[in-house]
Amino acid sequence: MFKDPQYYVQGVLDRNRLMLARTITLIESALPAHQEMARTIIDRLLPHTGKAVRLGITGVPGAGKSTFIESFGTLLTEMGFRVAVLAIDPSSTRSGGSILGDKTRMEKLAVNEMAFIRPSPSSGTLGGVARKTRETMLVCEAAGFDVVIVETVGVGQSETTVASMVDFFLVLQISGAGDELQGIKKGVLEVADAIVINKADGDNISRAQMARKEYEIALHLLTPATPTWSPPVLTCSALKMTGIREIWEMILDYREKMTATGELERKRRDQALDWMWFLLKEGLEEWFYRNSKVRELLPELKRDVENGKTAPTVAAIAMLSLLDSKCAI
Ligand SMILES: Nc1nc2c(ncn2[C@@H]2O[C@H](COP(=O)(O)OP(=O)(O)OP(=O)(O)O)[C@@H](O)[C@H]2O)c(=O)[nH]1
Repeated sequence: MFKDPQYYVQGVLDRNRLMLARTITLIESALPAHQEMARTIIDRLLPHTGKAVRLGITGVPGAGKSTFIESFGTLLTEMGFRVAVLAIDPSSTRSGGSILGDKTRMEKLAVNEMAFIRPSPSSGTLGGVARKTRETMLVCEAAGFDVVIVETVGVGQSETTVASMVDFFLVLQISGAGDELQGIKKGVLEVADAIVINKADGDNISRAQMARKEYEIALHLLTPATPTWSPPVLTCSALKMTGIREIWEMILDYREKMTATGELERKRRDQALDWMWFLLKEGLEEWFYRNSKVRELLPELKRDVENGKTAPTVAAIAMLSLLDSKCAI
């Protein structure tokens, strides 16, 4: 590690890929010294962030996320945009989060000068992985990437986590036999800014059109998050590269409308504030559990509450009051 954080800051601003990768490694590191360094770097980079289109993508396994991001990302680079692809996958089932695993998933994009692919940090809770991805997103923006794609496989709460850090959240689906809506979680529909039915090619075209109608009806039943935007349903073929440009145009349309009403800026401001509160709560919790007196008394109080000897309110207050003590930590 270099001692001077400015070395990383300048490297990122100079769009030096090696320095970008090293900065992300600091962000992902569990060492307190690295984390402190990463915080300083991010703080200095902050004025250079915010210009990218932040795009979240989710989809069930088999929906064709890699193929889609490969096609979509390649199209964007052909249009002259620089594209960063980050992943949130707390389960890290995919090749242990190794770079090689992700590079082979998107072969063309991986060797594209205009693109940068970074797999999910290989371990940690969803909150921890999300923090690292969010900070990595800011660093990528400072490094001049025009579009940052955050991808998730959609385990647990990861879709809502990704939706809370991007401007636009795209849900990739495929048409199956019968009830199209079976595979989709209701919470995902609620945070979707658009649904895209992939694999609309060959024999599958009419099925994809039928799926599209079903999703349109389902979305129609939900109240949109804003009157400015009703989430549309599109079809595409990531493999045949059809319908991909229309998806980019839709995202631009969204940006234009949401910028005009000031909602995009507000959304980002709210996301930043929510993020601060999240970090604060996480920090407080960590601080609480690190407290030696808490650690000592917690098992006993837990037992007492379980056995009905102490009221939950009394136990909670007793533990919180331990934090007041000067020799608490
Ligand atoms: N016919 C057709 N097949 C596709 C299309 N997109 C992806 N596929 C195929 O679907 C399979 C799964 O695609 P992947 O891109 O690996 O997608 P995924 O299952 O979401 O996988 P991950 O991105 O690794 O999570 C592969 O065999 C692809 O070739 C498409 O538009 N049309």
